[in-house]
Amino acid sequence: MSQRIALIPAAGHGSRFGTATPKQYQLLHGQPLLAHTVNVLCGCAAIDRVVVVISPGDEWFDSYSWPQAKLEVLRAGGASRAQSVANGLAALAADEDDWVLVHDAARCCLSPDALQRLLDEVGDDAIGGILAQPVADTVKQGKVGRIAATVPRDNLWLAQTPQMFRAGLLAEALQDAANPAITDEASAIELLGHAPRLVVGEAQNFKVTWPGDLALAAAILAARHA
Ligand SMILES: Nc1ccn([C@@H]2O[C@H](COP(=O)(O)OP(=O)(O)OP(=O)(O)O)[C@@H](O)[C@H]2O)c(=O)n1
Ligand SMILES: C[C@](O)(CO)[C@H](O)COP(=O)(O)O
Repeated sequence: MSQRIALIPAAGHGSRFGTATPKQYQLLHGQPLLAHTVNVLCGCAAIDRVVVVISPGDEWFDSYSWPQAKLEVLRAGGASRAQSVANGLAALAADEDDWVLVHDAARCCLSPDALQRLLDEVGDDAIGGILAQPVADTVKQGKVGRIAATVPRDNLWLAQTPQMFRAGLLAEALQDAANPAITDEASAIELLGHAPRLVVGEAQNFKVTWPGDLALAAAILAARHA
């Protein structure tokens, strides 16, 4: 019976967030942001293992207690997100048919409903799939300060995570993890010529990236647990 393993890349430095303490360790309602992400994935009965990939030099993780029985930690972070995921995948000792759900530590507001929707809609799909948000705004292209063009938004989606693929296919796709074109797992799978499923995500499942994002995440989590 294949397992479902959540792999959480959490080895980034958060340069756009701009704090000495990386954003995944910024406190939200008294817990590090990463703990909220871990809680959602550990709380899903359909997920068998939750593996966090942190930087080899991470000096924050051990400052907190992580009581979740299914949680594992790997000090295997790499120079890029793709390389952190590839390193973590290599250390998982997963079977080829196991499902690997890669989820950004920085997406701490993922809801159980959206996670379950991904699991249900991907099911046993031959390729796998991702949560994504259809573009609802007009899309402009250009450098800061001046519009260069308006980009047609038909069939445009903003990729989210989790992104779920069989361990064997994902390992094959991430052999090229150093390719700068690989910014998510789906792009690596697409380079193999496959078309992952698109599953509608949710605006709340945004990625904490900029300083102002922390207050938004706090508000979402407060409303969810009110
Ligand atoms: N070498 C890296 C870079 C990123 N990540 C993780 O990948 C997720 C999404 O990446 P991003 O939001 O870009 O995080 P950072 O790389 O930390 O941010 P920045 O690009 O602003 O430095 C985050 O949970 C981050 O911790 C990782 O595990 N290893
Ligand atoms: C994986 C991802 O969250 C999908 O949108 C995104 O590609 C991560 O980008 P980042 O620059 O590594 O945050």
